[in-house]
This record gives sequence, structure tokens and C-alpha cells, in this order.
Amino acid sequence: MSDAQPAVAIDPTREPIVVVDDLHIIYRVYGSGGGRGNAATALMRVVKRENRPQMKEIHAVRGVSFIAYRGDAIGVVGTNGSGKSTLLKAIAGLLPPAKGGVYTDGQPSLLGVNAALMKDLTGSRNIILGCLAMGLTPEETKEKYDEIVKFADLKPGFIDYPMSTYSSGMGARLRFAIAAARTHDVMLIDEALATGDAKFKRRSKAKIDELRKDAGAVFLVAHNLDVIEETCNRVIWLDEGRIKMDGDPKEVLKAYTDATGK
Ligand SMILES: Nc1ncnc2c1ncn2[C@@H]1O[C@H](COP(=O)(O)OP(=O)(O)OP(=O)(O)O)[C@@H](O)[C@H]1O
Repeated sequence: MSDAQPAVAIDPTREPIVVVDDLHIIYRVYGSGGGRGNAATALMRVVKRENRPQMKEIHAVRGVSFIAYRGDAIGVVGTNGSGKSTLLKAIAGLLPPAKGGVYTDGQPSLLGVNAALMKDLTGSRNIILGCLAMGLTPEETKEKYDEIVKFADLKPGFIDYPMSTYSSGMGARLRFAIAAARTHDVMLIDEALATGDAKFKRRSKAKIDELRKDAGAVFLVAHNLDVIEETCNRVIWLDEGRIKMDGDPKEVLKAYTDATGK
């Protein structure tokens, strides 16, 4: 496969908010070094200092470049393992680039991670912690509380239960509701909408539209292409860590579905 990336289009009339420049992300993982293993053989290996686990490199993002402008809602699509989540984490500043860089005007927030939710605490406590972690003052947190509970629309009583008792959909709704309680300079949403039901998806889309007006840029990773098409004004298609296409949602999604049959 060629390494050629689509040329980065620069629009001088719009304000850039995220610039990704020849970004490379490499994970380093330790393999077992081959062979069958159990605790005793592993111990022997340690004692004898032999057959040390080999370090493997996984080159997840391979020279990605693009510019996101204020007001953009960018959907990121690609098959499993194409590097979508890695790209979002790198934009959020959670993974160091092996080469190249990411420049953002303002604070990026990866939905769910930045909210720092804790499973053992109740939904209610998590709302307070999440809001404070996002930088809201205690007064602003109080003001937003009811709006968040209403938006998350959990089953009655669940807001006072630990989050460990929530289904994945309920957890995703609460995380989304907390993250949506303030505007973000750069908002990164990874599959959060995949678990919600149709009604929640509609409300989330409306919320994203609202946030887009004030936010700098929104990035959305979703396997559900309808959600991407309805929500985004631009789509980036990642293939094996490289940009295959970047542009109008209809065009990119058509090419993507034609190529992958998804
Ligand atoms: N923490 C990690 N350590 C090592 N390798 C990783 C890690 N996270 C992802 N990878 C690898 O990086 C590559 C890209 O993974 P990534 O999760 O970014 O893909 P994705 O497009 O989001 O996939 P999916 O659609 O399955 O969520 C894959 O080869 C994956 O195995």
C-alpha cells in the first residue's frame, strides 16, 4: 500500500483549532517471547535471565496530517484496529507522538476519560466530581446538576446507586451528559453514542449541534455510520493508521462502504 496521504487542504477563511502534522503513534508492548508458558517456567526464565520477553512495536498511526477548523464536527471511520481511538487519544494529549505532533488551540476533552468517573461512587457523586474535574466551580456544578440528571435520563433511583450497577448504556449516557454540561474547545467522543437508544441518540445529536456552535471542534468515532452522517460536516477515513480519505460525509462514507462492505 502506498504511504501517500491526501494533500492537507488549508482554508485561509477559517480558524484552525486542531493541527495534526505528520503524526506517528507507536505502542510498545512486551510479548511473552514465544513458547508455552506457565508461572513456573516464567520464574525459571527470570531466575536464569534467559529468553526475555521481546518488545514489539505497534505502529498504530502512520503519518496522519489534517487541519480541523472551528465549528467542524469530524467523524472518524475505519475498520477495527485502523487507529481511530489512538488518533483521538493522541489529540487529547494522552499518547506521546513518536514523530510529528498535534497542536490544539484550547483544551481537548476526551469524553469519559477527562470526566474521571469512578465506578464505586454513585452517579450523583460522579456528576459533582466530573464537573469539578472539567473545571466548573462548585456553584456552576450546582447549577448544572439537574440538567445533567435530566439529560442522562436514567431509570428512577439509579442516580443514587454506584456506577458499577449501571449497564454500559447507562454509564455512557451519564458520561455524555456530564461532558456535555460545558462547552469544550475540542471535544472528542469515542463511540459514546453507540450504546444509547434511538431517543438518546437524537437528543445527543441535538446536544452536539448545540455544543458545536460554541465548541471549537467535535471529533466523533462511531461504527454506526448513520450517526456520523447525521452529525458530522466532515469525515476522515482511517485505514491501517493512514488517512485514506478526508472530506464530505456523503462522499467519504460512500467510498468507505463500497470498499469495506460495511
Ligand atoms: N494500549 C495499546 N497497546 C498496544 N497496542 C494497542 C493499544 N491500543 C491499540 N493498540 C493497537 O493499535 C492499533 C489501532 O488500535 P485502535 O484502538 O486505535 O483502533 P480502532 O480503529 O479504534 O479500532 P476499533 O474500531 O476496534 O475500536 C491496533 O493494531 C491495536 O491493536
